[in-house]
Amino acid sequence: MISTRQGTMSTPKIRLAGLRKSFGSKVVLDGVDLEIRPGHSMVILGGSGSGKSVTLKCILGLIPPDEGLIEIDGRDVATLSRREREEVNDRIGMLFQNGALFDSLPVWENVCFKLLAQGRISRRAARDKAAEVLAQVGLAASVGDLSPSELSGGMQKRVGLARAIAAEPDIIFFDEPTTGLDPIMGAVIDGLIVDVVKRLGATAVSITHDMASARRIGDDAAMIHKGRIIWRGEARSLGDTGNAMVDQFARGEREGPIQMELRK
Ligand SMILES: Nc1ncnc2c1ncn2[C@@H]1O[C@H](COP(=O)(O)OP(=O)(O)OP(=O)(O)O)[C@@H](O)[C@H]1O
Repeated sequence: MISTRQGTMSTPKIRLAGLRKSFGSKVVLDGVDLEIRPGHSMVILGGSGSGKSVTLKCILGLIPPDEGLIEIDGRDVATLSRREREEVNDRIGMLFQNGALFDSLPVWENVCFKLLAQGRISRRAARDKAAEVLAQVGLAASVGDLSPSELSGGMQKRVGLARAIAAEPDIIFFDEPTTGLDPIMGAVIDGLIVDVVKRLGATAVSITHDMASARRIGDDAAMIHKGRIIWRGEARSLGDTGNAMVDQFARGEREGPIQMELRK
């Protein structure tokens, strides 16, 4: 588990209050309240279509919520200028579900993409930086010269992870980090996630359907259901929380309070 660095009394790294979002007549977020503690790792669970990705996109500023408050480091993001918002996003790293690597660029350019695009690093320095970050995720510097299409799924995840941490963010989002990997590679990636998050002292927010992964990478967990957070607790308790909905979900049981309608 990722160790805690700060007490519970500190300002939440991320705070969501009364977040609402509808698409047409479809209510997706129906008053999401959630606090994510600095230096902690939060795992968000929920069925398909329950609003997990929409929640992340709202935090990233990619989708404007209809109502509600989003605070990062105690600042209401709605009050930030465009430049201030960009500065906040520069402090956020993201590991995308599908890797989202650019096949037209070698691995090293993918890893340092943001730093290069923002002119924060020369191409020569980026090669060295990529080698350094690739080593942190267990890849040889020579991988930097390959195309992403030449890599296995596990290696692509590692490269995606390297890219997420290259700018040393203080918040990292992980979108289904183990999806598509075999269980052993999934455990390896989880181990790397725990290591890099701890090393950076970052706050992590992960979406996953993989309960073993959730227990490994999470300090805290929250479950979203019908657009609201219905439970919050320790990730290690998943499957044995005493909340019938969470336990049904965590154990993958067909029968239980979560109705089949959600899986249509
Ligand atoms: N831009 C959009 N326009 C219209 N509907 C959207 C948009 N983005 C998301 N939705 C809808 O919002 C709902 C929640 O989507 P979201 O992607 O957050 O689900 P999720 O919990 O991440 O699901 P999964 O686990 O399957 O990825 C879905 O019904 C989806 O179709």
